[in-house]
Amino acid sequence: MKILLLGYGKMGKTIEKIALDKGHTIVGRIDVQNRTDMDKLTAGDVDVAIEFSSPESAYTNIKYCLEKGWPIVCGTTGWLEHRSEIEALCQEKGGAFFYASNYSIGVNLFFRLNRQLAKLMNGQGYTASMTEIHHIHKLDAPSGTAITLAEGISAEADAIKGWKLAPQESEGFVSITAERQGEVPGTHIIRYDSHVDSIEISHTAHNRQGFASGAVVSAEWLVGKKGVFGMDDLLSNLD
Ligand SMILES: NC(=O)C1=CN([C@@H]2O[C@H](COP(=O)(O)OP(=O)(O)OC[C@H]3O[C@@H](n4cnc5c(N)ncnc54)[C@H](OP(=O)(O)O)[C@@H]3O)[C@@H](O)[C@H]2O)C=CC1
Ligand SMILES: O=C(O)C1=N[C@H](C(=O)O)C[C@H](O)C1
Repeated sequence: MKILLLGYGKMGKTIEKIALDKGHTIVGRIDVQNRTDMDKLTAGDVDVAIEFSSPESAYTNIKYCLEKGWPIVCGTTGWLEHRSEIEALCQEKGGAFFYASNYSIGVNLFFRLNRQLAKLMNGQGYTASMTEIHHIHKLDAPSGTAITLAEGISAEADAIKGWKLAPQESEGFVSITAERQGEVPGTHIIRYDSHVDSIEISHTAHNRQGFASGAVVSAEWLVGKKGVFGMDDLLSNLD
């Protein structure tokens, strides 16, 4: 598979290594300095683009790929106010777009555990809160994964309307505390508190391999398809 890497930072480099080990070819490594290199590539030069850049650049990058006719797997977080526009463009162009706030299989199992726990806790008198911990370079807060987890809780809990970033007032919402520490790859902790006890579940990434390998598998899966997809489509055999 001919892969274009859009964003060649911590994730782009980890993805490159996994993709090369699997026998794929990297046809471009795009960062801020060499964006115009993409203009030289034609539809046939790229089988799939994998986009892990920054919240400010993701929208333009995805649009660029859809207009070129390149299937695109995006992992960048913090740009989702444009999501419906991108999905409409993908349908209009007959393209292929895959998005996940987290590509790790472990986190996607954790998403399911989170929803099951939220269903069990519904109406039991507990307050739900979350802490996400990431490296100090992270640009967005809360993390995309924390937002997906909070959306999972709201979908199952009658009294929860969404999320608020701490220390905002959070009555009726999941309060998310975003901590930035050293080089932490990504930790998410969900907690339910009552006046008698607490229940906690957590996911801790030890490195970026799980995110990167999930992105490469998603790219392999996307090639040849048309439409808007996410991890539930890829992992539907887990149901
Ligand atoms: N969905 C998931 O599973 C995961 C998502 N992420 C998300 O992926 C994104 C990237 O993370 P990470 O690799 O750690 O970040 P880095 O900061 O290490 O890398 C970002 C890269 O994007 C490049 N970039 C910035 N702007 C542009 C642009 N306009 N066009 C092309 N490239 C650009 C940067 O270039 P330069 O170096 O020149 O500034 C850099 O190479 C973040 O949003 C993060 O939250 C991270 C891990 C997992
Ligand atoms: O920026 C990161 O590093 C990560 N970002 C994603 C997010 O915002 O959820 C996924 C992972 O937690 C690492």
